[in-house]
Amino acid sequence: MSTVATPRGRSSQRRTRCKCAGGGGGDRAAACCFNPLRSLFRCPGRGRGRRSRSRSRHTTPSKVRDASVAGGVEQQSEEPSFFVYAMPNQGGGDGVTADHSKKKKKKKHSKPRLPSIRSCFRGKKNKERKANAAAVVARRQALTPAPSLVTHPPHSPSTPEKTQAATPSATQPPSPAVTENGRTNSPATPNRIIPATPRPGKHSTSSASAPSPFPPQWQQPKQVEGLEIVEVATGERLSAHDVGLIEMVGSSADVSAESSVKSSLDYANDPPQQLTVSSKRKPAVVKVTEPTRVWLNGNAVKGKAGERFTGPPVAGEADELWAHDIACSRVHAVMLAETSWAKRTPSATILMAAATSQSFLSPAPNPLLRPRILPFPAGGSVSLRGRRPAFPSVAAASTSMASSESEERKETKLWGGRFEEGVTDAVEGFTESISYDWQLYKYDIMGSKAHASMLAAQGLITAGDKDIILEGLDQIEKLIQDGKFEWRTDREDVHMNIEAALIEKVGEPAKKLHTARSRNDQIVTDLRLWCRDAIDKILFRIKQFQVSLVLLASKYVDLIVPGYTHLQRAQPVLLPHLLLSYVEQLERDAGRLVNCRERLNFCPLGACALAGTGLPIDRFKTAKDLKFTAPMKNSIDAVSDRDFVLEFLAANSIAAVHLSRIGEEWVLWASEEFGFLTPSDSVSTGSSIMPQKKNPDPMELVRGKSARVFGDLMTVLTLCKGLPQAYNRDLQEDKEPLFDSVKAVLGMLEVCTEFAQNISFNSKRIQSSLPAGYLDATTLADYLVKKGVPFRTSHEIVGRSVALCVSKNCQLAELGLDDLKSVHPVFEGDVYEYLGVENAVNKFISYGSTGSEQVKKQLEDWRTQLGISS
Ligand SMILES: N/C(=N\CCC[C@H](N)C(=O)O)N[C@@H](CC(=O)O)C(=O)O
Repeated sequence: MSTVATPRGRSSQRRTRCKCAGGGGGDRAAACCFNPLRSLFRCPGRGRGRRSRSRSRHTTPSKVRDASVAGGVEQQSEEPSFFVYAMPNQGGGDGVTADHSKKKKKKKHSKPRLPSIRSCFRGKKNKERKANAAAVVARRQALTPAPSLVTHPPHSPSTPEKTQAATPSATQPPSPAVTENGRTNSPATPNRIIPATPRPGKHSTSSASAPSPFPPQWQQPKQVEGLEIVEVATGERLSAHDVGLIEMVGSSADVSAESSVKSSLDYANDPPQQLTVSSKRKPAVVKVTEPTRVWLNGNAVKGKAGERFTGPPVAGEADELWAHDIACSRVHAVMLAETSWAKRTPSATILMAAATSQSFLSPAPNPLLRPRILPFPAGGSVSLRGRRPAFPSVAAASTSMASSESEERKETKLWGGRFEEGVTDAVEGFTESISYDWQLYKYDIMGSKAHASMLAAQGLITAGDKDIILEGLDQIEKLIQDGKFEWRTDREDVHMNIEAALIEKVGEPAKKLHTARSRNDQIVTDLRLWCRDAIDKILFRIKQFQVSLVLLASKYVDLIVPGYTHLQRAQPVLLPHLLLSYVEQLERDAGRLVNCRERLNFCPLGACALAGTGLPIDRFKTAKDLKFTAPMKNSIDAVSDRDFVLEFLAANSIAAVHLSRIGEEWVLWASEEFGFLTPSDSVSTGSSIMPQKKNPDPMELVRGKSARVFGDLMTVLTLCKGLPQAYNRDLQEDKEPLFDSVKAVLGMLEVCTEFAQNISFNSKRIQSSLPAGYLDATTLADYLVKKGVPFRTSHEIVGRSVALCVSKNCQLAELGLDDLKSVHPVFEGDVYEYLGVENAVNKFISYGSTGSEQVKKQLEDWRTQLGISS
């Protein structure tokens, strides 16, 4: 059965008024005036009469009303501007749309619809004439997979014969819907995070059981597979070409049109709650029967004059680039198919037709593009930051708990005694952290074990209870590692998930674990332990990169390269000297991390909420068991501060600066212009269009990822700056940037290492480039200084010598002694021992310089320090 839809979109999109004559004067005109597609499509406020007459073969507005009624929809008094249909993106469903397009094309468009779009633009100049020239039909690709959809609207103007009865069982949204905070709340979420469960109390928000307190237009719509917007007056749907044109126009010519398409996407991804769908694959349309309200530019536009609604913005999957990418490909394919060349060339036509075929238009969803499930990171590695949380996928197929099951379960929170009702789904989704802090599980369990042992040692729990707790925690850890643990968002975070699971598993003894402990000291203990390990991992990767650099340096001991300042040729340097300069920088990066690790390695556990406890705990024991240096001295400080996170992120940021600079240098050197290094294919990528290209993407991304590392630091700095002392929930936000930064830096180091292992320096090219730039000029100045000439004077003399070379188009070493003497008589025959890059390099003798002896020594030192055997 059909029900009323509540379209929604984004707020605060750009919206301008239609300049149609009807502008706000009548109901239809009002709808038009807030229709951002107005520049493309007929303004109902103006062209209605004519259109209705001229297209009377299509469903009339009254028929559409009938259709809605037939679908069980309570009718609004106003005619709809558009209908929105959802379409499947799999299999047969597409056939409907493809057929439809074909049919339409046959019937009405011997030529593609470009002329009608052109007429839309002409319509800007001549609205009266063009007001009834275009229909609004927007269709978007399915954004998430679903086994099947859907139904066709009863009395659909285009394909009424395909109408299907609604199947209530199929009314579930096909895929995870994303809420405003970016968390998925769909029951279909295919992972082990169990979504919000209905709770007792008046805020229970199960859509099935309790009506939303919001008026329909503000309710969170669910997700559908795709959509069509059908102009009611004509019943016309959009062909692929229409969509393309809308998008092209929207992106290049008409911002409002673009955003309207985006609004449509929002709608597609956050469809009305009461969509009617059937389990049949064909025909593939979901009817949305909110006839007078259309979400445009993030605003619900009511058909009724001037009545508008602005709902909260929605983060839908349509915001994800892959959906837009598919749409753009579709536009492009259609454009290709319609070129006159394609039409004249049978093979091209076939190719293009294939490109625009339904499988292309509605590709099977690629599971890799579904970011909600990420592989469970083995060994406690970190996951993506994000609005899209990294959920453990953990054997979802075998053990996943159906969300419907979980919805039936009602659990009192661990703090349930004080509360009469549960939080709303929105609050639960907004406040949970389990979607990312599950990564702390190993440390949380470690802390709990140390705590339980301490409680037992202090006689606060029995040895038997301790053993049961430890055994239970071991089992839970195993479950997590095996991907069999059920993470629940209604248990908020890693602490409560594990504690609640432990209580479920071992009963009463587990209820004693939280004695003399709070989540405030627990989380910061977990975090310090996590940081400690993360630092160790980064230190290891730094060392790997250093080793690679030293090995590279050892391979090119004698290779002289131009040294640059201001990116202008300056002086010759030995390549190993340059490579070892990176090694030195990395060593300081490591040093900062080591210092940070030392400073953070103090134990907050036992600080409890903020004030400590009146129970006789032994914080020294816990600290020792967890391999902390000592317990933190001040319990308020222990739970308050995240300076260790900041320090870590700052150290990461500085390391990222260094890595980014290496990235930049190697990207430059790999360019045709420099041609100094060649990355192997294994660390290069190609171009989708330019067959000859080989891009050093990994190093570009090393440079690029530094940006997010800096951003992570900035996030936590900003997070912490305004907090009053002791724990504040804001601090929960420290984790994602922390995880993100560590992940990025680890990745950067890994890729740099691999790049270093897979590049070769082009000695010939480098050597042939050396004569340019008078790299030996400064050495010549040193020669004159050795001859007793004051440096300023020698600088002047060499400057004139270079000018002479420029006039003669030669190198300094190519000047005859007479030439040099003509500049200054101080030059003698020994001057040639200083000229030329080899001579110049050999003259460097200062400590740490690029002189061969110095570099050899540096290299040896590093090999020893890094344990590289000869
Ligand atoms: N809610 C709370 N701490 C939550 C800490 C864990 C949180 N997921 C985080 O990551 O910071 N503090 C309570 C005490 C508690 O829940 O243990 C309070 O101070 O009132």
